Amino acid sequence: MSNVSDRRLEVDRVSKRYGDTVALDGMAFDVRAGEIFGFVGSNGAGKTTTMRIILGVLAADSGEVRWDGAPVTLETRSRIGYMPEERGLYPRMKVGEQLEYLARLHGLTRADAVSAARTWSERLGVEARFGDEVQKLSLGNQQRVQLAAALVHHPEILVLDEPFSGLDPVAVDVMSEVLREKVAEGIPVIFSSHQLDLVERLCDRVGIVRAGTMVACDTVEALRASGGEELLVHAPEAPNGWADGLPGVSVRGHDAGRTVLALADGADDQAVLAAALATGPVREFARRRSTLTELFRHVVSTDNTAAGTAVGTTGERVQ
Ligand SMILES: Nc1ncnc2c1ncn2[C@@H]1O[C@H](COP(=O)(O)OP(=O)(O)OP(=O)(O)O)[C@@H](O)[C@H]1O
Repeated sequence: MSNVSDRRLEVDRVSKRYGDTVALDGMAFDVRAGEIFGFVGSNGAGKTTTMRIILGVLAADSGEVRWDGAPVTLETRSRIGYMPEERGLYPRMKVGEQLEYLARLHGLTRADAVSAARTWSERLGVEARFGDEVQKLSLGNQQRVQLAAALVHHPEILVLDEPFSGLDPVAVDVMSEVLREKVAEGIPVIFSSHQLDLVERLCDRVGIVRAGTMVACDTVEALRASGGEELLVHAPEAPNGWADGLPGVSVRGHDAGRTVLALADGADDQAVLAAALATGPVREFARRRSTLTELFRHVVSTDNTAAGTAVGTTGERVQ
């Protein structure tokens, strides 16, 4: 076994078909101990399928998942904390009983299970509902319990399928804090999300999936840098086409005096400013990098014809 901080979860060229649908096509990435990895992609891109294969609830057609250099086994899987997209709580069981039961199922003693169930319900703000049936809780509170269920057996790895969907901002903060804490303990955390602002804020690295394949995978900063630099120019009197022909500059959009320009490496922004000033006053002139959302839209819409269904659109849930 390697040093704890060197451990990694590796998804190595995993492929999976459902009949004629290619769900995963050589999916490959790794998540390191002590890092939060954001898994993003359009609806149907293959995130849930990948997570199910990591968990072993679904078998890959080819490829391998490894933890700390060795293929993931049933025993390893029992040490993963998993939050499935379809959620998996027993609606009629009480919150506390459910958490204790799940902890016992993972091998905790009765006393440890009771204590862990209490600790995590308090930590996630559902201790007041400890004696209530899960089905009587609001969806957001059920989701808090679901995260508690993923954590209650002291997992070594966390795999969370859309843990933030439908949560109020306070719950988002609580959950983010818990994930940061787990990562600080040296646990690798992978979660999928369509909330890209959250992913941008929380993740050490991000993987963008399209049609069952990883198409971009890096730190948020590096991904944004790869989108190049843009210039936003607000020159209210500038006519359409004012920036055409400026060297190294291409126009990405022009609306009501606001123009977004892409700059090639080494392009002279002062020449752009001079051209803008020649049209009249300039109210705003700013260089900026693409946001993760802009980059995402660009990456997932580059090729819509690849395998899989429902890929190539940014999906309504992308914010
Ligand atoms: N049980 C199944 N039977 C047939 N096709 C399936 C099944 N599960 C998933 N698929 C297909 O596999 C592909 C990948 O789906 P998956 O659920 O992994 O995507 P996802 O990225 O999690 O999407 P979303 O963001 O909508 O949750 C899609 O084309 C989907 O229609």
